[in-house]
Amino acid sequence: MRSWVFKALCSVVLEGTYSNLYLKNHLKEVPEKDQALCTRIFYGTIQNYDYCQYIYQQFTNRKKIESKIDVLLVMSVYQIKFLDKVPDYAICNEAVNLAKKVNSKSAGFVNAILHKVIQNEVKLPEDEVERIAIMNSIKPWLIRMWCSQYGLDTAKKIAMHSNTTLPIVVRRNSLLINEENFLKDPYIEKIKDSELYVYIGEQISSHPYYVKGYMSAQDPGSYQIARTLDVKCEEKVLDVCSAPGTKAMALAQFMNNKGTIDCLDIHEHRVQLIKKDAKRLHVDIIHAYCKDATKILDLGLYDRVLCDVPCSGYGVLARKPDIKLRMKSEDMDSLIKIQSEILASAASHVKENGCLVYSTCTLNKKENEKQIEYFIKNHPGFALEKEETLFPNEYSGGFFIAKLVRNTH
Ligand SMILES: C[S@@+](CC[C@H](N)C(=O)[O-])C[C@H]1O[C@@H](n2cnc3c(N)ncnc32)[C@H](O)[C@@H]1O
Repeated sequence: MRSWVFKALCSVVLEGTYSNLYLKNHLKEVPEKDQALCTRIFYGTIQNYDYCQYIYQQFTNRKKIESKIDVLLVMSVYQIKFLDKVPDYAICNEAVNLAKKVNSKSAGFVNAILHKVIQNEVKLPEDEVERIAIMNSIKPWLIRMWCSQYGLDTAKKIAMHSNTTLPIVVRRNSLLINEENFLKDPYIEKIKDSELYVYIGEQISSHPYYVKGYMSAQDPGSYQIARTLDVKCEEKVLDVCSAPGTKAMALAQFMNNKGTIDCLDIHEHRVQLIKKDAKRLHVDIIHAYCKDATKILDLGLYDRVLCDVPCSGYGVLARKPDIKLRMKSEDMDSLIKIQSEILASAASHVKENGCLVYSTCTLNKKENEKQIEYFIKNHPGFALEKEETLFPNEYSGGFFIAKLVRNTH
């Protein structure tokens, strides 16, 4: 079982495979009784990578550690520090056996380091920012950015949230099932004061409700973005960065499957995801096309346009822990130009009195408030109706929504 997790982590950490895709394609190789523990070690290690690496590095002066041995040590430290049920000596023995397969010379090193990890306390950095960063496995430059934009307390809360395990929140397909029947399933629980539910079963994609198109996973923040568009039946809607189509499918439900939703995405394989999901949910009003949203010239005007741009994703680290592994300070603002081009292009397709929603799943004012400030300065025909940063909570990641209305053409 641990050799499966080790291989899975090497694939994600060293080869850049997406963790959710790896799990979807390979978890079935593990006996069903071990799947929950494997998933926990797999995601837990990714979420806490920097912290576990920092711990074992306190006990070695070696500058260069073979990359697979690093993954093995991090995965073992995670289990020692975060799992109660597995005895430390068993974790150590398994790690030594796996190390022998990588490189027989490293087995003694792995054994010695893990014993020191078991026997010694962790020394955390004195500096508060460095400490928050290490404890939550987030790069210090991101904590510093959050501190300067949102203040220390909020930065700390966002960082801590990134290490939580969020429930699988689902949207009911109101086109196919009413609430009374939906709630008959023992794995579905209603979230109080919300239109959404929590799914408490195993792999959602194999649940009959999912297969029949009765439910889809959707973060409450993402759902709120779709709600903000305030679509009506028979309207014409454009979603310029649409794949995999989560928000577009919610819009189709709100429109009672009446009207038109044109969905664009730059990647053909992702356009196929939109088409496939529309079919699963029995939605007919979605038309998906492969198009670059910065160059949409041949489309007419729409009642409502959604511009859910590609972003740094710093709001959704709990659901997408891979971002933590790969984030680089030089990438932080790399999408700002394309976001602003997509927004300008999307805006030209909003009819008079029509509505434009700009959204991200990140917490970075340069991709959020600053983009809207810049847009309004250059597009006096649009007025800002509302703007909101959704900070992460027990059900949701962090998102940003701005709703604009076109006054003149
Ligand atoms: C945040 S995701 C969209 C999520 C989607 N709205 C949903 O709710 O499922 C951003 C999407 O923008 C797409 N994208 C990136 N650059 C684009 C461009 N120039 N034109 C159109 N789509 C683009 C990406 O392929 C990605 O699918």
